[in-house]
Amino acid sequence: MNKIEKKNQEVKSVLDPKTLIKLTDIKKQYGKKVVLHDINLEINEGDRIGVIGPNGGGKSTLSEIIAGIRQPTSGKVEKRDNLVLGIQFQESKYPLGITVIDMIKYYLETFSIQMKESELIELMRIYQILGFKNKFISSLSGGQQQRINILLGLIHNPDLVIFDEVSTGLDIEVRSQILDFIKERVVKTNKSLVLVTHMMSEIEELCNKFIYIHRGEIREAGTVDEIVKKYGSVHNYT
Ligand SMILES: Nc1ncnc2c1ncn2[C@@H]1O[C@H](COP(=O)(O)OP(=O)(O)OP(=O)(O)O)[C@@H](O)[C@H]1O
Repeated sequence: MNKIEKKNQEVKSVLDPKTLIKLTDIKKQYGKKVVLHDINLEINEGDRIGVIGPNGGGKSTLSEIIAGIRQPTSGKVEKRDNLVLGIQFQESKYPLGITVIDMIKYYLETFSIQMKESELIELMRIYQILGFKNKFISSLSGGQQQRINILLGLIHNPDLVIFDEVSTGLDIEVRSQILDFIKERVVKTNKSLVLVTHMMSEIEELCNKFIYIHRGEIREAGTVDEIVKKYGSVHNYT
């Protein structure tokens, strides 16, 4: 073993087997503006963490750092090896000229998921995207693309799902079907979730933990049961 390999081995800490992602002393600056500081957070198997707090507090930046699509200015992000993520962000972009059905099939193939044609059709019906399965994703409306983002965030049964404002652009009926689908795929199977939301009802329906972020700091963290005990309902928090 050469000197560099030995040093890397010493630096690499061993994650607890139950831990999917661990953030240590995370700080994020955009230019001179510090938007996250002193963030320490562990996401363990079965944790479904609702991320709440006022606008501009740093929720999306934090979820992007967890997802690995944004780098912190300093601090350490450790991930379990071979962790499969499902990610939905408002600004998800797809290659120009790819159709809805081709994109879904690409995911199924990439993750070696066997799905019967009838199941696929039922899934597209639930997500109300069946009618435009042969259209280019880039030509669809924001709400239609949002439904595709969510579907693609869940279709490969990821270990950790990261959703940012999942309900935006969905009408009430589709929203409730999609929340049911998340319950089926994430809650019942004890997968992990990071859910950035302004809707306390989503925290109550989908999460077992929460963090409250204000001005780039985690000001409060705990279990959803604790909030309910303390405030009578999740809706009375904040
Ligand atoms: N790419 C960027 N470049 C510069 N500043 C940014 C960038 N992204 C976010 N910010 C700023 O960082 C701060 C935190 O933004 P962020 O979107 O993470 O907060 P948020 O809690 O998710 O807000 P919201 O609830 O409004 O979505 C805000 O002041 C925002 O203007």
